[in-house]
Amino acid sequence: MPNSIALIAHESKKNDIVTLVQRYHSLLNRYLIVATPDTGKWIQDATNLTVETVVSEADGGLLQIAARLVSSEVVGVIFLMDTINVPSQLPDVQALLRVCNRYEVPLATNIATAELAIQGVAKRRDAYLIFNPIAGQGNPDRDLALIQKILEPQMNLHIILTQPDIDPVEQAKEAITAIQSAQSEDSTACIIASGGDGTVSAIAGTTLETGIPVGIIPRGTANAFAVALGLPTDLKRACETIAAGNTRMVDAAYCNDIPMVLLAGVGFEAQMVNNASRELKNRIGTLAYVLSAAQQFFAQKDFNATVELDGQVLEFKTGAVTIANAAPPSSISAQGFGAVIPDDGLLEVTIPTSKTLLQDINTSATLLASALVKTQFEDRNLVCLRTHQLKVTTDPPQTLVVDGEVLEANPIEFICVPKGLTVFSPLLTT
Ligand SMILES: Nc1ncnc2c1ncn2[C@@H]1O[C@H](COP(=O)(O)OP(=O)(O)OP(=O)(O)O)[C@@H](O)[C@H]1O
Repeated sequence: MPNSIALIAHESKKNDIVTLVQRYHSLLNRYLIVATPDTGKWIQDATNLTVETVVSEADGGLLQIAARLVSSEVVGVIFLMDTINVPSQLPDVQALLRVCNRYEVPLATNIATAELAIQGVAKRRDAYLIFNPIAGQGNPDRDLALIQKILEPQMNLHIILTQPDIDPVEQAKEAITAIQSAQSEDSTACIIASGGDGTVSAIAGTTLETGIPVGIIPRGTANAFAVALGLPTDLKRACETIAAGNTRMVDAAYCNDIPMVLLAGVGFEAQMVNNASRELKNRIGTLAYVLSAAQQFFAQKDFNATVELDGQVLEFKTGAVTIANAAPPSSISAQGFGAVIPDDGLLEVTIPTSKTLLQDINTSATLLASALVKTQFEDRNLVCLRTHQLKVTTDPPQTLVVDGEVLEANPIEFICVPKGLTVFSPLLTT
């Protein structure tokens, strides 16, 4: 639903509203104009702006506008009032003014304040919120209402709902095109991703190397991206972080030309993600991944992995190769170094090479301990590497998971893009 601005003018103020609309035509063109019929006709006769009319003021048009305001469709009201000839105490007028005040929507009642209000709107950040209505276990309507309540006073929020049959990457690309084509007018525009890790990482990955800041409002099961970057996972705090406007640059990577913001797993991790069904995640949340990992621990078969990096060719027999750009502590298989640093320009590679079940259990315990105390523990059955770029070939070919998406590819090439992403983040304390 597009953001709307309501324009209303009493009879003696019609020329004024037309002059105003002509002066700020390019800005108002970004909004749906809602107007009472006469004002709407004057605007349409003088400009090519899209105007949606409500019923006349006498028939309750102001109340219709007030109702749109309550449902957050209207982001500003310009009501040029003739206070000499028209009584301003009419109940409809009072109702509209009251609703504007109640919902803190900018309201201008004369040309001077209208100019200020429009200039204020022009300075506000354009934000494209891509919102997955089915993500997580919360109430999406309540979540969206809270997001709007916190962000709309600060930004021009364009809400885009994800669809089951549309890739959020395509929705993010459209938002990027809109931002880039308006860049000269508004270089502060941003994209906000709200959903589970599937939605969030697809959208963040699409912003890679664009310089467009991305806000994360996590509403999924594990919320790995937010946890990995130390971003708030609480809805209100996540919104407040975006509203505060502080940004931070972090690394991302390409995996065979596909953007990767978190991590890729070959073998164990891929099967674990595959096993955690939507139904199980809905029923037990994060525990679905724990159960799935336990199941895969016994089912995983070793394979040959050839890793090429820095001019060396390394051969391993393993059940898992994990290549991480950023990872929360709960991604145990990425924790060879005890933590994955998201802004060091390097990818962390973890390869367990245990030969027996007992060694496997030991190595898993090492990884768990490393994750818990964020420190690397010695384990001769664990290979840990840091590199900017690598190529992995598996025999037999293994399933691959990149940021939660299960793929087939062999060989797989990874390259880190240092500071390729700009994310809204709380101020880091050192
Ligand atoms: N409007 C929609 N209706 C139904 N399904 C949708 C809609 N929008 C997106 N989806 C589906 O949502 C899934 C992506 O969900 P996302 O990763 O955001 O959340 P999640 O699965 O709840 O997260 P997590 O993996 O953390 O549990 C995709 O399968 C996509 O097809």
